[in-house]
Amino acid sequence: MDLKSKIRVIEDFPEKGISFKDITTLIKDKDAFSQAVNLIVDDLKGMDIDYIAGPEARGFLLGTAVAYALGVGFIPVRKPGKLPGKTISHEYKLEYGSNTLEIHEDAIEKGKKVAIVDDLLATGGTVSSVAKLIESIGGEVVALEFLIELEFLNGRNKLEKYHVNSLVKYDK
Ligand SMILES: O=P(O)(O)OC[C@H]1O[C@H](OP(=O)(O)OP(=O)(O)O)[C@H](O)[C@@H]1O
Ligand SMILES: Nc1ncnc2[nH]cnc12
Repeated sequence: MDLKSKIRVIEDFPEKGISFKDITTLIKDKDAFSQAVNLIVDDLKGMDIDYIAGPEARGFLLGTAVAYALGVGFIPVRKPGKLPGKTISHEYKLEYGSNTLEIHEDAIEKGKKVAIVDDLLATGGTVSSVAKLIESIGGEVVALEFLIELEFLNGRNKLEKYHVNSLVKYDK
C-alpha cells in the first residue's frame, strides 16, 4: 500500500506557509496503520531495544502501537506540567513556534536501549530534545523512527550520530 496516499495535506495550517501533513487519515485506516507500525517494528528488530519513547501528542499515537507490537514498554515524553513525578525539562524550537518537553527523571534504567518514535521529522528539534532528555537520565538512544520526513527542512543533518528511518518523504 502507498502510505503517502493516506496522508492528507492541508495548506496554511497552523499558520500561512506551512504545508501540514495530517496523519489522522492514515491512522483511521486499519491497513495503513498496521502497515506503518509493522514497517517501523521490522526496522527495529535485532536492535535489542528495551523501550520505545515518544513525544506528546502525536508521538504517542504511533509510539505506543510500535512498543506493543515489538513487545517492549513505552516511555511518554510530555509537555510541561503533565507528568506527576520528578521531571527534567528541555526547551527547543519548532518549524512553527517553540516547545518544552519533560521526562520523569527515573523513567529509564542506566544503559537501557531506547528507540524514539514520532509521526514526523521536520527540523529535528523535537527528536533532538527527546534524545537529550533520554541521554541525560542514562538511557542509550539507538534509533529514531518516523512515519514522515520533511526532507527540505534537513532535520536529518543534526541527527547524524543516530540510526534514522522514515517511511514517507516530502520535498515540500
Ligand atoms: O522536527 P520538528 O521541527 O521538531 O517537528 C516535528 C514535531 O512537530 C510535531 O509536534 P507538535 O510539537 O506540533 O505537537 P503535537 O504532536 O502535540 O501536535 C510533530 O508531531 C513532531 O513531534
Ligand atoms: N509540516 C508539518 N506537518 C505536520 N506536522 C508538523 N510538525 C512540524 N511541521 C509539521
